Amino acid sequence: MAASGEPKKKGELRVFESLDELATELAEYIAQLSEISVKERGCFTIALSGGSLISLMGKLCEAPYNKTVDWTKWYVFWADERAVAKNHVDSNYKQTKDGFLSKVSILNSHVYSINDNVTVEDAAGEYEFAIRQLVKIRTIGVSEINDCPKFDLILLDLGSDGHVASLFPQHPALEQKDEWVTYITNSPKPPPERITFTLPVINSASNVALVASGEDKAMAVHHAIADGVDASPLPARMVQPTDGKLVWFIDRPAASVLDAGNNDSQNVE
Ligand SMILES: O=C1O[C@H](COP(=O)(O)O)[C@@H](O)[C@H](O)[C@H]1O
Repeated sequence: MAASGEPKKKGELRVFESLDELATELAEYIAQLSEISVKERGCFTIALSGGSLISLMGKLCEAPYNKTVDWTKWYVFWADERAVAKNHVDSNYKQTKDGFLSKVSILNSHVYSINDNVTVEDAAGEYEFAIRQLVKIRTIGVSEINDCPKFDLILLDLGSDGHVASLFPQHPALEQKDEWVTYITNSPKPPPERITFTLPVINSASNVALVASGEDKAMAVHHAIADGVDASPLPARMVQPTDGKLVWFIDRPAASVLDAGNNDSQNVE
């Protein structure tokens, strides 16, 4: 994360005229990272979020990716999850299973969902433990900077209040530096109990993609990216990969406030 006073790394900004175009490019981006990781490390570790993101991943289930992606090498995690049963409409797992996992041939044993039968505190602890085991055997890479897990890709969906994963503006979970996975019981967005990756884990990933679509995200996109914005506590603005690459996938309505401020909406690395 950039210390205060240091210039903020904005990442690469990709703005699309339609949701369809965004979804097509997102699928291509994920497929390419998967290919590179499988070639270099023999597997691909991806952490997903909830929200509109999953429906945008639909293109990955279609040709050519359904045939060309080596799904057997995928290991799937969640950057956040709501503490509800796996068949509950609010479950990020359910959304992913219905919209993505049920349509591709990822091995069940490579899908790391969160335990919905224990308290949210225990679920967070168990999830961190599972990740630690996979880091030990290097299925998940490790950051040389802070020993955090180094996921090949963390996909985040921007909330209209600027939250990412279940890290909400001004919430103490944003300050959590010692744990990889934490829990909250007072989410401002229902349901209240959730578990979430902490910022050190998000910022240790090799690649982070932040996806924002729709006009209701326009102000949050502006506050997360634009220069001269006094919005340092905005979670999305705190996504600053230490050693990895950040790419924004934004549709035109979500970029509308940025556009109005004359930000270069192509690439603002
Ligand atoms: O609660 C959550 O919301 C967001 C974004 O949701 P959207 O419906 O506004 O697209 C998502 O980032 C997060 O993973 C999730 O748990």
